[in-house]
Formats: sequence, C-alpha cells, structure tokens
Amino acid sequence: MIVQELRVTPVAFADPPLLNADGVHQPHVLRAVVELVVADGRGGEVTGLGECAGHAWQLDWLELVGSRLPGTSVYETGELASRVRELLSGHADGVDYGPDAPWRRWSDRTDPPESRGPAPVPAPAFDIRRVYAALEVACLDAQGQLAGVPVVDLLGGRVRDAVPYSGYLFYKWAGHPGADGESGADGDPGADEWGAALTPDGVVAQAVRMVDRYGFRSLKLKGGVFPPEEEIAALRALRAEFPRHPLRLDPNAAWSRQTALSVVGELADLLEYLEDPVAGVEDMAEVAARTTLPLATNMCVTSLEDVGPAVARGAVRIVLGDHHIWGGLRATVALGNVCRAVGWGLSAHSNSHLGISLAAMTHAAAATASLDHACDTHYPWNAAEDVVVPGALSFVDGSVPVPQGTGLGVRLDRAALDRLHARYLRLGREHRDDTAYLRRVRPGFDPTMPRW
Ligand SMILES: O=C([O-])C(=O)C[C@H](O)[C@@H](O)C(=O)[O-]
Ligand SMILES: [Mg+2]
Repeated sequence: MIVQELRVTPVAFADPPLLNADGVHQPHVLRAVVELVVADGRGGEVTGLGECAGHAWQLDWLELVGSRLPGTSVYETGELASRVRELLSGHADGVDYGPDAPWRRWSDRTDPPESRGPAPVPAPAFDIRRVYAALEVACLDAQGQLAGVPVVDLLGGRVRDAVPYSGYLFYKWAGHPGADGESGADGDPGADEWGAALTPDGVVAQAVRMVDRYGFRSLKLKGGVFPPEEEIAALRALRAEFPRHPLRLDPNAAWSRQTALSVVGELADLLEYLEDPVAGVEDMAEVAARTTLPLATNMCVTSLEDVGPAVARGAVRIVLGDHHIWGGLRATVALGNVCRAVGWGLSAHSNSHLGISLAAMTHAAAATASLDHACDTHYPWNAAEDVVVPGALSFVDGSVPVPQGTGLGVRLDRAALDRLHARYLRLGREHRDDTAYLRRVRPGFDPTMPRW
C-alpha cells in the first residue's frame, strides 16, 4: 500500500459572473485535480482522488511534495502531514501569492480590516493545511478502495445517509462581458441560463430556479456587493417567496462595526444566521454582544488556534468548516467535536469546486454528528463541467446522498480532465483575481474594506 506517484493536473472550468465583496468571478475557475497512485499489494494499483484551488503557488507546493511522496504508506497520513509541514514551512516565507492575497486575509489575524495591502503577513500553517488537505482526501479515497469501504466509514461511520445543502444565491450579471482575455479560448462562456440577479426580484427568480431544480430547503445570499439596505430588501423578498426556508446572509466582512450594529436589528427576525458581517474576532464580538441573531464565520475562525479567543470573546455561535481550509476530512470531523464541546453550531463553507470535492464534503458531513445546519456548495454553478463520471452525485430534495461504492465513490472522467486541462494551458492564467476582473467593467472599483 505504498504511494507510487502523485499526479497534479490544473484545470479551468466555466463559472458564471458571480459578484462578491472582492469583485466578480472570472469566466473560468482554476482548480487542481490530485491523483495519488498507490500499489494495492497484489501487483495492481488504485488511484485516490483529491481536489484543491489551482493557484500557481499551490501547484508549485504540490509538485514539491509530490517529488517526496513515493515510498510512503498510504495509511500513514499523520506521517504524511508532518512531512508536508516540514517540507513546506521553509517555503512559506516570501512566497508570491499574487492576487490570492484577499483570500489570505481570512487567515491573517494581524492584517487590520481596513488594509487590503498587497502583501499580508504570511501565515504558513494556513497555506500548508490547504495543500495537505487535497493529499489527505486522495489518501482516504485510496484507503477506501483498498479496504472496500466508503470514505465515510474511515471517518467514523455515517450518522446520515444524505447531506443537506443550502441554495447558494449570488448577485450576478446576465453573462460575462467578454473582452476579458479568456473569451474565444474555448468559446466565451457568454450569457448563461441563470440570467441577471441585481435586484430583489432577480434574486428571488434565481432562488425559485435553484429550489425547483435542486430542492434546497435553506438559502444563503452572498452579500457585500450592494449597500446593506439593498441586500436586506432582497432578503425580505426571499422571505415573502419562501416563508419557511431558513435564510443566511454573508457580506464577507464588507461592513464596518458601526454599519453592522445599525442594520443587525432589522436582520434579527429574518435570518437563521449572519455570516462574517465584520472582520476579526474583536469586531464580531462587539456585534454579537448587541444582537440575538447568531453570528457565523468561515473567516475569523479558520484553525484550532482561533477557537480559544473566539470563545472567550463570544464572537460567534456557528462555525463553517471546510476540509480544504481546516486540513482535510479528519480535521473537519474533529472540528465537529470542538464545536460540540464549546457549544457552537456547525455549518460548512464552500468555494467553486468540482465533483471530487462535493463527494469529499459529503462524506465528511455524513460522518459529523454535530453538523446542525445545511452545508454550502457552489456545485449548481459549476456542475455543467466536471471531471468525474456523471451519475455518482445527485441532489435529492436539497440533499446529496453519500455516493455509493468504495472510497469517495466518484471516478475520474479522463477525457473531461484532459479537456479542462487543455483549456487551463490555453488560458495561461495563474491566479484568481475577482477584483481585477470587475475593474475591467468598473475601473473605479475600490475593494478597500470595510466598504460600508
Ligand atoms: O462563505 C464564503 O465566505 C464564501 O463562499 C467565499 C467565496 O469565495 C465566495 O465569496 C465566492 O465564491 O465568491
Ligand atoms: Mg462566508
């Protein structure tokens, strides 16, 4: 059961123009597919799959790790984690994160919220966990295939057969504006079937389509795009259309403390929870102290080190786990125990992803007893282009049944992988940069936080 090879294939898949506090999603998401080839001890081999963001620095780090993996036992993920940590710690200082910096403010407790400087202080442990996570998922997929059991069994066994997800609503343009440097590479993704959502009516129309198609029983609106009163109007319109759906709003810390305090009263009866209205534990605690509305986060609690201060200050009541950020599926399941111990609720965060990650997220959530909120997923926005063979993943009444079969239960569609990899090569882009893309259309766009 020895690792023979690590293959990392960067891909680019189509994404609609979804707006957020940093800007707007580019026409293609960059992602990396990880294949871990493992000897099966009987003269054959199995291939474990993993998936992570496709930033250039992350690909470099995976390549470095990949060169040292052959010879390791696929079962010794603890040893693998130490090796990865040791190998990459020296690489964290001075790394060029490019425009990935906005993401990294999640991990950067020394970065003042009003600063969006080009180079936040590196937080190596956060980045190392992001690299290790994809490897751990691939190891567990391979282990499951070798043992003939699904990954959920390796995580302690299932407490649910299907995992509830929330419908993730975004303000969006009708289509990509074109002339973005990616048009024509493989056909401009152009106008999409979802249409524009820039008003309360547009958001409701999007929600109706989401709920009709996938059966979601709760809804999340990505905020931080328009002034809070406009986003609150959209939530009121959603409440009128969906009287029983729990609603969430996530401005990604685009509000100042003062703004949050002035609008939180209006949200108290409208929302299930308010996600990251402001940046950092201190400001979250100030807001939390003045409202009955539960605050949730995937920004100010991203590691175990963040738990103590957040508990001490009463900053949040719900944490959104994410195996890509917490360092794998086992760490995410363990987060569920921490949440239970400190009295927090647990939900799940997502970012644009493919079916490998949806399968991984579903196995982890199926094994986590304390998960008490529907998980986020971007999958409905990206399902049209996937690297897994269709059929293993489906939404039934807003939930994804744990995939059947061994390991993750998804298999690679090699032709699709090759196609999306060829597109990645043609695009020649190395980073995600939502801000630069929005500036093509709105040159004066200023991403300084807090915006309101
Ligand atoms: O819950 C969150 O903070 C997210 O989902 C972060 C993502 O990057 C989201 O803002 C997006 O896809 O634009
Ligand atoms: Mg969030």
